[in-house]
Amino acid sequence: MFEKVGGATAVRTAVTVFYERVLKDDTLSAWFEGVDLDRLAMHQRAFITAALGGPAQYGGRSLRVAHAGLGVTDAAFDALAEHLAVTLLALGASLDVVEEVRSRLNALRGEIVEAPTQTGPDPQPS
Ligand code: HEM
Repeated sequence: MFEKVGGATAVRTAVTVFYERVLKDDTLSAWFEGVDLDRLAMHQRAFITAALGGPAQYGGRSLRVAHAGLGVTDAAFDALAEHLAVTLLALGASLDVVEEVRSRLNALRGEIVEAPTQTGPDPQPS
């Protein structure tokens, strides 16, 4: 997978482009506000690495523990995944590759998202 998108150089370019797109997205800034740029860059690398199924470079905390209490929504998860898909397509990745990335990320959704999108009315109105 890593090689399918063009290897290390292409992945580095993808991280840079993806990073700029995410920083400009007002719907995502709430989560990354106050996170310093080094940690943010690390986050983007971890995200892309997970998406490509590359070697996990982050040790320590599990994804579930790392995201506990952040209140990440499905919409935010989708927005991040969408930025990556657009970035990869812009860099010339094939649709097959982008689909594979989407399903790889989706497999991790349950560990990250803890505020599922509300559908319908409040189940217990006061
Ligand atoms: C598959 C998807 C994702 C992966 C692989 C991933 C990976 C990571 C990793 C490795 C950490 C650092 C853990 C640590 O420092 O011990 C982290 C923290 C964090 N993640 Fe994610 N993440 C994903 C999705 C998301 C999403 C969708 C959001 C929000 C929109 C998000 C927001 C954050 C924030 C705010 C932190 C804490 C940053 C800090 O203070 O250092 N993550 N994530």
